[in-house]
Amino acid sequence: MSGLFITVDGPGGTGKSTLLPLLGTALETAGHHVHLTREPSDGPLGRAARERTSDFHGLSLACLVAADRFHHLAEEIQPALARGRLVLCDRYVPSSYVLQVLDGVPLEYVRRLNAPARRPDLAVLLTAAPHLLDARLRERGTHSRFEHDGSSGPEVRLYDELASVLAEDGFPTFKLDSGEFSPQAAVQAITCHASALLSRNQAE
Ligand SMILES: Nc1ncnc2c1ncn2[C@@H]1O[C@H](COP(=O)(O)OP(=O)(O)OP(=O)(O)O)[C@@H](O)[C@H]1O
Ligand SMILES: Cc1cn([C@H]2C[C@H](O)[C@@H](COP(=O)(O)O)O2)c(=O)[nH]c1=O
Repeated sequence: MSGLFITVDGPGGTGKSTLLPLLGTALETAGHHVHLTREPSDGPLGRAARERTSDFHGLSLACLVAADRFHHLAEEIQPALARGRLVLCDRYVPSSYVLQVLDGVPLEYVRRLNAPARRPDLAVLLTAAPHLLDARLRERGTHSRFEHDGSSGPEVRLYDELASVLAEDGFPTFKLDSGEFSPQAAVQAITCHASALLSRNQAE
């Protein structure tokens, strides 16, 4: 028995933390046993990465986030998938392809570091216009130094440029503009896509 692994990435303020619980509930209603999680994880390495992003930079943050990812996969994600759970993860490898590159680490290094990480069955990529994200982050408050300069433009651009790299690296992606959907409509669109994917997987 193997579950389904769905990840959600996108620039700060695109609505990942807003959507994940709603998506989890919608998928539970559709009959899946959902396991919600996030990266950095809530384990010791993940807490260090999340709480001390100001202290760790460049290669050290890239390696800390990757170490947390491999531990998270081994201890939480793979066991849940083996129990047939649908694992929904807030941020995964695509976030490293963007944030670590913004932090000065070459993309090729980040790709090689993350090459052994299990590929998701579906990588949802949220986007939105930079001016909208900047306004959302001003209103909500920033979570990390990556959001402090008040300009989401470079992060949005890097995600946009990732499409071919993610395809080459084996990430089946589904892109959604959260500026054009309410959280409820976004959840509906992602649920529809995930259900179609699941039916295809079961038919194979
Ligand atoms: N689809 C949407 N439409 C309108 N507003 C939204 C939408 N999704 C999220 N928001 C609002 O945008 C703000 C940022 O959302 P949220 O914190 O979920 O983003 P995030 O992607 O998790 O950010 P971060 O990466 O910084 O943690 C929140 O105030 C939320 O209410
Ligand atoms: C998965 C991942 C995370 N990070 C860093 C970036 C932020 O400082 C936090 C995540 O906080 P948020 O509330 O989800 O925005 O972790 C990173 O640098 N690289 C990654 O791959």
